[in-house]
Amino acid sequence: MSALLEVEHLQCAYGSSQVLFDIHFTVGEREVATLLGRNGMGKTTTVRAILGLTPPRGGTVRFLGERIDGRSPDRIARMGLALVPEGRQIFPNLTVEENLRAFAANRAGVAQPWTLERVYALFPRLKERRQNMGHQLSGGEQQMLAIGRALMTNPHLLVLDEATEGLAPLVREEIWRCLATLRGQRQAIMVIDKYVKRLVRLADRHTLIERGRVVWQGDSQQLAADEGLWVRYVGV
Ligand SMILES: Nc1ncnc2c1ncn2[C@@H]1O[C@H](COP(=O)(O)OP(=O)(O)OP(=O)(O)O)[C@@H](O)[C@H]1O
Repeated sequence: MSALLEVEHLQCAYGSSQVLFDIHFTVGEREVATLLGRNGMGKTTTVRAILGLTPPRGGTVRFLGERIDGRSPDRIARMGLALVPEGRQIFPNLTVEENLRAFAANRAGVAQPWTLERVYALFPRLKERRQNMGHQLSGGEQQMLAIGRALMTNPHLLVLDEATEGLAPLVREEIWRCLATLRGQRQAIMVIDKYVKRLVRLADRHTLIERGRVVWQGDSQQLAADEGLWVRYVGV
C-alpha cells in the first residue's frame, strides 16, 4: 500500500521546550491509523506540525509523496489534508448549512464529491438543525458539523484530534458509526482518541507515543491482544 502521509524524525518545540523528539509513522491510502498516548504526550503538537500550524524544528513530513514541512497551513490544506480540530472550531455565527458550504471544494478530485445531501445522510441530526447557528448546537452536533465540514473539502486524508472527547456516550457511538461508514467508503483517516476498544475495531494501525517519542507501533490485532499497552501508554 503506498503511503499517503509519511512522518520521519519529527521534532517540535515551544520556545526552548522541546516536546517532540522523534515521531515517525505512515498512513497509507484508504488506511485508518491512530495516534495514541496520555494527555500532554504530544499528539496535538504532532497533528499541528503535520498541518503546518506549529512548524517542525526537524524531520520530514511527506504528503502524496511531496515534502510539506515548512509549507503554510493553507497550502497544506489545499493539497487535501483536512483537520477536525480539538475543540471543533466551527463558525458560531454561521448556520449549519453556511458552515458546511464555507470551505466546500473537491481537493482530492473525486468523481462523486461530498454534497450537503450526503453529509445530511451521514448525520440526519445536522439536517434537522441546518438553519441553526453554530453556537446553538450541542457538543455532539458541533463535532458532527466539524466532521461534515472537513468532508465537504473532499480530503485525501481526514485527521481527527480528540474525535469523541467530552461527548455523551450515545453521541460518541454515533461518531464511531460515522467513522466506520467513512472507512467503508475507503476514506483515509488519522484519528486521535482514547477509546482503544473502539479504535482496535475501526483502525488498521496504531502508534503509541510517550513524551514526544514513539514507544510502540503495530496493527489492531497486536494492540487488542495486549491490554497492558493500553493501561501503560493510554491510561485506560
Ligand atoms: N502552545 C504551547 N506552548 C507551550 N507548551 C505547549 C503548548 N502546547 C502544548 N504544549 C506542551 O507540549 C506538550 C505536548 O502537548 P500536546 O497538546 O501536543 O499533547 P497531547 O498529547 O495532544 O495532549 P492533550 O491530550 O492534553 O491535548 C505538553 O507538555 C504541553 O504542555
